[in-house]
Amino acid sequence: MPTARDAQNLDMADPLYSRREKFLLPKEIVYLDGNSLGALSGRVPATLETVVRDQWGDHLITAWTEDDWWGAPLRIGDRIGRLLGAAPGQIVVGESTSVQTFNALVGAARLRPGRRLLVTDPDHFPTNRYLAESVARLCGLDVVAVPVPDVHGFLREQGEQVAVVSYGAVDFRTGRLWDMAEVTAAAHAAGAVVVWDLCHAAGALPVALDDQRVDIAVGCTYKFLSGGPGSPAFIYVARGHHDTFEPPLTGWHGHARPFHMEQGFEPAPGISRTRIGTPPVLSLLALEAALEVFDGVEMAEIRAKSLSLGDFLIECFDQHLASLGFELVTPREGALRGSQVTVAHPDAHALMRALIARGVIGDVRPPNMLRFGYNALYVSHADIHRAVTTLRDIALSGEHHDPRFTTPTLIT
Ligand SMILES: Cc1ncc(COP(=O)(O)O)c(C=O)c1O
Ligand SMILES: Nc1ccccc1C(=O)C[C@H](N)C(=O)O
Repeated sequence: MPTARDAQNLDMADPLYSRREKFLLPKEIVYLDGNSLGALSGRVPATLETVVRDQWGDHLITAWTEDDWWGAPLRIGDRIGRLLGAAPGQIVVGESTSVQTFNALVGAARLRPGRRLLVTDPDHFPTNRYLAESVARLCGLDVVAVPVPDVHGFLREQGEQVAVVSYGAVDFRTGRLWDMAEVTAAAHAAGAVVVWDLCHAAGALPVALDDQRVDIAVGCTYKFLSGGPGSPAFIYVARGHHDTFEPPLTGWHGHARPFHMEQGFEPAPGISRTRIGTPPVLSLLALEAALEVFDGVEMAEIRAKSLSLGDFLIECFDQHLASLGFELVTPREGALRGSQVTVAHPDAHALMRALIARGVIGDVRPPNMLRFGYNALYVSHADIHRAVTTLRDIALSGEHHDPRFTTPTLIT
């Protein structure tokens, strides 16, 4: 029976417990939406102040060299690479995940001319599905929607037609973690190129891009990496593809000699060819400051804590929510979970709004799912206990039926 006392004991034994102090979280809030927008790291406000006043304000245009703004996309890419099992020189940060996804999918398709299928997940995040359709039209491919569990069979039967295999490492709705190594190996056995979306994996769990021989990956930095609203996304292209990867968005920052201002596009050597245009420097440097919370921590430690939080959440669910019409959506087995637990309830939307009014922040996704994402760097077992018992109290009292919570909103 998980009690507040159990939560406290688990927190006392948690080696990452004090990392929470590195974040500027309101004391009274339980924050379980770091899988959508990560919390504010304490280093960010002062860094932004310096970047704005000293670098932009005083150094003006010379900051591109004096403060190495120019080098930031690769420098920060390397820093993220450490968390993703990528050796330096294979990641660029800039643009949105949607833009990076477009560049990745077209670039991947161009690596396999003559093949006509783009295989993706019918449950992939909407932007990934919409972009897959558009890329397919542009490149003369057909999109085939294949759920991850069926992809091996599909590739065995029709693999020789497949150019690109594109999946998310963690399902944004259910929190289900897929086996990246297995899917990547199956794609390679069929001769296809794999593109992973790491939005819900980067900073949440260990990823082994180089070891698993992933071809291309993209991901956002505003979730578990806590880079801030709209912080730029990253693209990874494995070194072995650098000479042949042809990005469709041939912006001047990706040119071999950007300041020569030449007529034709000649891609820069290495990962720099995936640079596009001027990145959002303030966001980029805020992200760099935010990443300091990962210094001195291994992703394995973060994973161990995240698994403990997930296990504890599921124990609390069994005790407090299972009998109240809630259903557990996320797999019970830790190895099959990202850093999120999703539960379903017909009144999901109103329940979440009532929960937020009580200081516990999660979110909802259609049709009926309440999502609880837990960043191991700042969420405690006590937070999990408070979230579940508060949700139980709301469901029992029926306070979520109040019109304040039942009227539709744009977004939770
Ligand atoms: C899997 C996945 N891909 C892409 C995105 C978003 O892309 P963008 O940052 O371009 O809005 C999200 C979340 O917003 C996501 O969960
Ligand atoms: N970028 C956002 C802007 C506004 C509100 C939510 C988002 C999210 O990131 C949603 C997230 N990708 C999800 O897994 O649903």
